[in-house]
Order: sequence, then structure tokens, then C-alpha cells
Amino acid sequence: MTERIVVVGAALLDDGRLLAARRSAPPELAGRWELPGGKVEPGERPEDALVRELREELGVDAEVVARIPGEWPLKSPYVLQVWTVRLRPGSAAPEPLQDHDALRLLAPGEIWQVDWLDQDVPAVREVVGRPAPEAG
Ligand SMILES: Nc1nc2c([nH]c(=O)n2[C@H]2C[C@H](O)[C@@H](COP(=O)(O)OP(=O)(O)OP(=O)(O)O)O2)c(=O)[nH]1
Repeated sequence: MTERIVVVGAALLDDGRLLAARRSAPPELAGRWELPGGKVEPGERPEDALVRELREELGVDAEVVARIPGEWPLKSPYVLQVWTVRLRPGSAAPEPLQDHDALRLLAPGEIWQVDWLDQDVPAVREVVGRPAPEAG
């Protein structure tokens, strides 16, 4: 059986701007930008993994809104799935607490100003081709 591990990434949209995070490790990925998130643990729902990772990495209280259709191959055995998320009322603002050393909120015209990980580009393209989720 081929092992396949899902990495969940967050499309965190704030007033039409997309949150991008710059990785601080490992050396081969450091300095490149990604959607914050991480690996789904055995037995964990992807949505729960994403909420957990965002709490650990950014210190936020987030909720998952919807899955972005598609799945993108990363370094084997990982595949990337992306979900739109929003902050719950009262959540702290995102901070680069773990795994990242910078965050940016990118307006639609700024999306391609950062050096996304190559493997994230098709996923980001899919994210920005979609309207922001409804508020509330
Ligand atoms: N989170 C995230 N990881 C990505 C993206 N694109 C991409 O290639 N990756 C890779 C980097 C890592 O090899 C793997 C996920 O690792 P991670 O370091 O974010 O996950 P994690 O917090 O669960 O890691 P760990 O320290 O528990 O091993 O997927 C992306 O957009 N978001």
C-alpha cells in the first residue's frame, strides 16, 4: 500500500486579503512562503488538524469554512489539501510563533509578490480564483 500523508493548508482570508507565511525551517524551505498548516496526524480529521496547527503556529482560534477542491503533490508521501478558514470572534491576531518568521496579508494585486514554495503555486492559484467566503 502506498503511504500518503495529507498536509492541510489554510487559506485565511481577511477582508479579501490572503495570509501568507514565510517558513523558517527546514533550510531547503526557509525563506519561501506557504499557506500555514501542517500534517494530519493518524486518526485526526483534516479540519481538526488545521485548527490545531493554526493555534500552534499562529496563536489563533480559527474555524474551517470550506475545502478548496483539488489536491496538490508535495515531496512524497505528502499531498496538500487546502481549506478556507476564518478567525473566530475574539481570536488573537496571527503571529509567527512557530515554523515561520514573517506573515503577510496579501491583497489580490499582491498575491504574486512573495516567493511561494513552487509546489504551492497551483494551490494558491486555485484559492485566489475563488471568491472570499461570506462573512458571518
Ligand atoms: N504547512 C504547509 N506545509 C507545506 C506547504 N507546502 C509544502 O510543501 N509543505 C511541506 C513542508 C513540510 O515538508 C510538510 C508539512 O510540514 P509542517 O512542518 O508544516 O507540518 P507539521 O507542523 O505537522 O510538522 P512537524 O514539525 O510535526 O513534522 O509539507 C504548505 O503550503 N503548508
